[in-house]
Amino acid sequence: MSYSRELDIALLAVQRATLLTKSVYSSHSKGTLSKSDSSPVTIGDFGAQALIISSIKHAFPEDEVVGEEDADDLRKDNSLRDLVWDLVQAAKLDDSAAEDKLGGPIKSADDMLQAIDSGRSAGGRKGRIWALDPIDGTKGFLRGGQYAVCLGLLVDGIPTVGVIGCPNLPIDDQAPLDSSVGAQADDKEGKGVLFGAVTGHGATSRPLSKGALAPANAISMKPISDISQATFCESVEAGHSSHGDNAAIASKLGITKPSVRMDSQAKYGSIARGAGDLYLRLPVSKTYEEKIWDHAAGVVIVQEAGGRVTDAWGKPLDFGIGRTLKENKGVVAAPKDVFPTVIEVVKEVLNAKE
Ligand SMILES: Nc1ncnc2c1ncn2[C@@H]1O[C@H](COP(=O)(O)OS(=O)(=O)O)[C@@H](OP(=O)(O)O)[C@H]1O
Ligand SMILES: [Mg+2]
Ligand SMILES: [Mg+2]
Ligand SMILES: [Mg+2]
Repeated sequence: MSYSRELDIALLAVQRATLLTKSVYSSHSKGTLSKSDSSPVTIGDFGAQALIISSIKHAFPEDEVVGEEDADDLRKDNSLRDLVWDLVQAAKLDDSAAEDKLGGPIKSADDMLQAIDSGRSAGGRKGRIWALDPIDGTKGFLRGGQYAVCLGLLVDGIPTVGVIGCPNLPIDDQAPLDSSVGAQADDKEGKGVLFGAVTGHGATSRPLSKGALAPANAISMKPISDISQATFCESVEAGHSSHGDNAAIASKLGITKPSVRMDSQAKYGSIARGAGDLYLRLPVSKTYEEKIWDHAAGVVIVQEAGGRVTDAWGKPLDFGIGRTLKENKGVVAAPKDVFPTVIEVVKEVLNAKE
């Protein structure tokens, strides 16, 4: 199956949600709350989740959604709910055919809360389940770094469609990648890219637009003849991925270039278009379970661009067990031909710690 309608709806839904996140990104008040795991959530996360779930439920009413957020905090605080509702009403694509495909505006604040809460699926191995991260890299979003709006479709537990909107990444797939891309990121002229992929049908990038989709460019990972020349990407927050282990792996591979630190699944998009080469996410904690919405879209895009993605022990990521990747630890993504070399070194570094 080509999943062309799913891809089209996912691209438009993510693009519409980025209109909302961009308005919050440029505003001083982001309505930040701290969740029970002490991670941040903003009015941008809630609003983007509402818009995307309402689009999916309009186009594919039978599908389930595993979304990162829920509406509990908004149901307890009417003024916060009203802030999100104002944002949601304002986020419209300036193309009526595109808006129609997404079911047009959400009708009421209650419908908005219901949409957000429709992301409570437990996940699983049967049927069609969308994995949604309305703002990935919320810490980057607050700090002024990279962030991404991410939507993946799992079919019987297999990531099949992936879309990532990165308002702060350069449009140009060939733009040089260094730490300046990850730090102090903005969405000025020349920024804003929308990645998309369907298993078996390749990966693309296109400029984010305010209306109909812009034309797509095919993307692929860069062939690497000498692994020591590779550029690797990692998280900004040392609490999300072990900078020390990542550095030990790079050094064993002979890599001398500094890592590119950036928040969010912008890392998957950046390596898929050949701006960077490797994504290393070595576990920091023995108990943390990676969330399916942090990886589903990125995995499809990297695989379709010629890459392989597994956990840090080389095990396939299992998206069919529930809301988390509880049978996996860490993530490694690399072009297919160098993947075996990279994963051997990752295992050496992990084994030395056991
Ligand atoms: N302890 C720990 N280990 C690994 N991952 C964690 C951890 N805690 C949080 N998270 C998740 O990290 C998501 C952001 O990942 P990033 O790679 O963007 O990290 S960073 O922002 O660059 O630091 C972030 O996604 P968002 O909440 O959507 O921002 C979290 O789901
Ligand atoms: Mg996330
Ligand atoms: Mg998030
Ligand atoms: Mg979060």
